[in-house]
Amino acid sequence: MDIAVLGATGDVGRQVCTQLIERRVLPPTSRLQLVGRRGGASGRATYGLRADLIDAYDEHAPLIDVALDPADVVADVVVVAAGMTTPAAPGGSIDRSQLAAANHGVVAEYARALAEHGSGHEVVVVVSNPVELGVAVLARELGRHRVIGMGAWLDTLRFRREVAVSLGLRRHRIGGFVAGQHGTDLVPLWSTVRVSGLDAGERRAAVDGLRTGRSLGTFDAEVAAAQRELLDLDVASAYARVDALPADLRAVIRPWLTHTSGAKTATGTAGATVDLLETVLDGREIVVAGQVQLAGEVVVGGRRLTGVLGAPVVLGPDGWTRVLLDDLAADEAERLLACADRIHASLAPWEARA
Ligand SMILES: NC(=O)c1ccc[n+]([C@@H]2O[C@H](COP(=O)([O-])OP(=O)(O)OC[C@H]3O[C@@H](n4cnc5c(N)ncnc54)[C@H](O)[C@@H]3O)[C@@H](O)[C@H]2O)c1
Repeated sequence: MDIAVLGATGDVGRQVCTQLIERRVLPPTSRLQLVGRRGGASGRATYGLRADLIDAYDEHAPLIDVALDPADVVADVVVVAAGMTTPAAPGGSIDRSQLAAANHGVVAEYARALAEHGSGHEVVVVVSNPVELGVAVLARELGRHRVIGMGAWLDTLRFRREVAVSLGLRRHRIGGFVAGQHGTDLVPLWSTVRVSGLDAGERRAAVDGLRTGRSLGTFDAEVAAAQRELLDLDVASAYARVDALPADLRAVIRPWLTHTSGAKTATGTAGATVDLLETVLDGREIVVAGQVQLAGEVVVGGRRLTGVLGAPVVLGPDGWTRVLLDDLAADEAERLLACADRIHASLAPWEARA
């Protein structure tokens, strides 16, 4: 299996390439295609990145080549990590509609090229933000089951880690998923949390202890209040303050602080992306979470969901198959429906465009 990384020289793209090789997800007989933009700074740097990766990993590196034209992208799995991101500085933010305006053209160009020149079987993992827009654009061109956004898996890993920290455990002992929109509009599905070694009663007690009576009805207000408070603190005090927040809020606020600290979240983002790539390449079907284009196959709160939404899905070598959103708690269903509406509204201006 071969992998192409669009935006390979960016912070996330470079980490994806490095981790793919470090974690030996790609054997030496596979091909890693580094995709940059002809004429842009990434055009020259893509050749340099190829040389640097071979320098570092010659013993077990896959075959590495460079493509600078969307028509030349050839791979079984394509990672979309090209495009602009929000400024990585305190208070530095552009809203998602500005990010959409900047990145729609980039994603649409590759979507058209893959539809025209691709094999018809590529699986595409979308990293570029807004993830939901990337999924919508690519799913329309390639078919919805071949396209998955990795934001919900990253949010899921963050949520599991924060739950694990609160329980004094390591992340691998925690199950459970995050749904919704990537970023501050996520939906932590507390009802899906599992803790290895605990039976149902013990788990309920543990989860109730972590939630301390809070419901998701106040989540947005809590996120906004935490962000306001942290902006007034120096970064060390801000991280200390984050540690005192409830686990689900920490899953949102800690990465936000990390991005605005200037460090960005490239390593964690790439780690979650490579998890999904490993799953696709593995050949087995595994439940992950991802942003996918729904077509009415799931009913939440009596409503058939359509449009892009982050959800637990079964992912395999040909893309995602089933969505698993059964038996949500009332506050989860309510927040998920509101979130679906917000995504729908944010994507509406782009629906008519190619
Ligand atoms: N989904 C997530 O969880 C998540 C997390 C972090 C970042 N992101 C998103 O991933 C994207 C990349 O983030 P980053 O921090 O690596 O940004 P970055 O600015 O470091 O890198 C972006 C790269 O894309 C390249 N690029 C731009 N247009 C291109 C084109 N047409 N063809 C090929 N390459 C092109 C740039 O040259 C640059 O190398 C952003 O949209 C960001 O918001 C998503």
